[in-house]
Amino acid sequence: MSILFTTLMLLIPIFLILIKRKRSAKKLPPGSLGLPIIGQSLSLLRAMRANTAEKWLEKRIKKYGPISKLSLFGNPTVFLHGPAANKFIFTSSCSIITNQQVKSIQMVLGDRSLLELTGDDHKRVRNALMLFLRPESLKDCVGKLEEEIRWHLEMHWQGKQQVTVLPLMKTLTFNIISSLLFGIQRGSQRDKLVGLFRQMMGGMWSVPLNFPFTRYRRSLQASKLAQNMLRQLISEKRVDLEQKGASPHQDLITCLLSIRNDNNEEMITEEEMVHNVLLVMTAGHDTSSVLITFMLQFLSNEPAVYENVLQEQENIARTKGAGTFLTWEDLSKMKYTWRVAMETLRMISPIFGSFRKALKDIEYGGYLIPKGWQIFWASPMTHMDNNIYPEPTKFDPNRFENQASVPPCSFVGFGGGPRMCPGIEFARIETLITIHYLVTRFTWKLCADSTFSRDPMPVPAQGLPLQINQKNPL
Ligand code: HEM
Repeated sequence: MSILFTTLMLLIPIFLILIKRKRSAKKLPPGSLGLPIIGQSLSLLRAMRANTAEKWLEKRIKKYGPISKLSLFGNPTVFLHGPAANKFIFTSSCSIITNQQVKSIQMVLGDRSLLELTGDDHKRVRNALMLFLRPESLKDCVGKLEEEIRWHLEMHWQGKQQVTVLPLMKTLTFNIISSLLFGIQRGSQRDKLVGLFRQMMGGMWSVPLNFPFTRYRRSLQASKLAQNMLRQLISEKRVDLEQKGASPHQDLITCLLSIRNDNNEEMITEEEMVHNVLLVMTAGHDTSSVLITFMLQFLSNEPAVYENVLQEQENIARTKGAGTFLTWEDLSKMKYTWRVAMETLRMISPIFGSFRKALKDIEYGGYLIPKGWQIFWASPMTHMDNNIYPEPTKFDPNRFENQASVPPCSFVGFGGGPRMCPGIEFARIETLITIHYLVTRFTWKLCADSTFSRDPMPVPAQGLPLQINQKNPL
């Protein structure tokens, strides 16, 4: 026994040396990790604010090629570029690559949101959300969504000479999500939740210093209060469902509460409901508001594109009687307008990129991505690739006329694979209806230049102020 033990003790170091040798035989990607902790984070954030992040990445790719190492937000990172790399990141098994969230964001959004879940748990919660976010379910929401948009225009656009688009679109998309997904109608409860959300999101991306009076501390406090409100709302909806015969399809929360296992127990825990409501609010309202805002900017700068959109929307408006709502069929006719949205997302993606984490040593493209390192993908580099999109700086919605001609993993505005955005259809509906009303009811002129910065979402100069005029009804 003791001989066996001694032999084992002698062999272990030899094994460790062999494993280390094997690992170092694979090269780390080129590039530098920069200064400890800081790495290249400040330089990238600065470039994002100055809207030169694409150039920043381009310089890297020219210097090191499509695979390089750097250090971002305190973690050693491998940056991968190109459709093949996107496919590798989006479709690799979750036992090799997992989602990687910054800890400070996890503290705000909770540890049971989709961003934190992996494997079967991710599939279970995502499938539950998709039950409500799939087109078949959303079809019934078109009228309710349109009502929110009409009310918003009456309150904030009609009778005005100038508006600032980005903050207004944030209010609109927040109200749409509150009403459609969470059944929170206009009133003091919604206003309170809006306030908490603004506070929560205002500090979510700030320096994570959890001290009194910091933005991050206020964000955490707001998240806690919002979570309490949501728990109360979930209890009320549970009673509505169990005792008052509410429909499971009423909103996302009733839908989640209605999913039961064989023992008639809820399949989504209350923690998962609360954390995913926070995530959907955050992921859903900022992104869509940015898309609609930049669509208006492109429509101002591209008169031919504007004419095509106007014609498509007026043709639909002419078939409607005064006061009648748009239908699902009307939305399916807005093909050109959706191409404009896709081209807007290609040129100014709300999500610049995101992170994953290597769960094992991975060999990719001849290099080693060590276990525990971050993997970073960025959409603008793919979207501005001359080989995929000729004349990439030209705004041309017709690129998306034949979707099948876009090579796989070359349009990544909504990500890809099992973590692809589950809110695409929701975003499509709210964008199309909002643009329908804006182009058929108003004309506008830009009051600022067309520059933007990233924070980390794109923000147009001065929030995109427009001088507006109301049109006569068709
Ligand atoms: C123009 C609008 C939108 C854009 C551009 C967008 C973009 C994205 C992207 C790129 C991802 C993947 C991130 C990654 O792979 O790391 C994502 C994920 C996600 N999006 Fe969206 N999104 C939009 C609207 C929405 C809406 C309206 C909702 C909700 C109703 C939503 C909910 C989510 C959720 C929950 C995830 C996480 C999915 C998962 O991890 O499985 N998004 N989105």
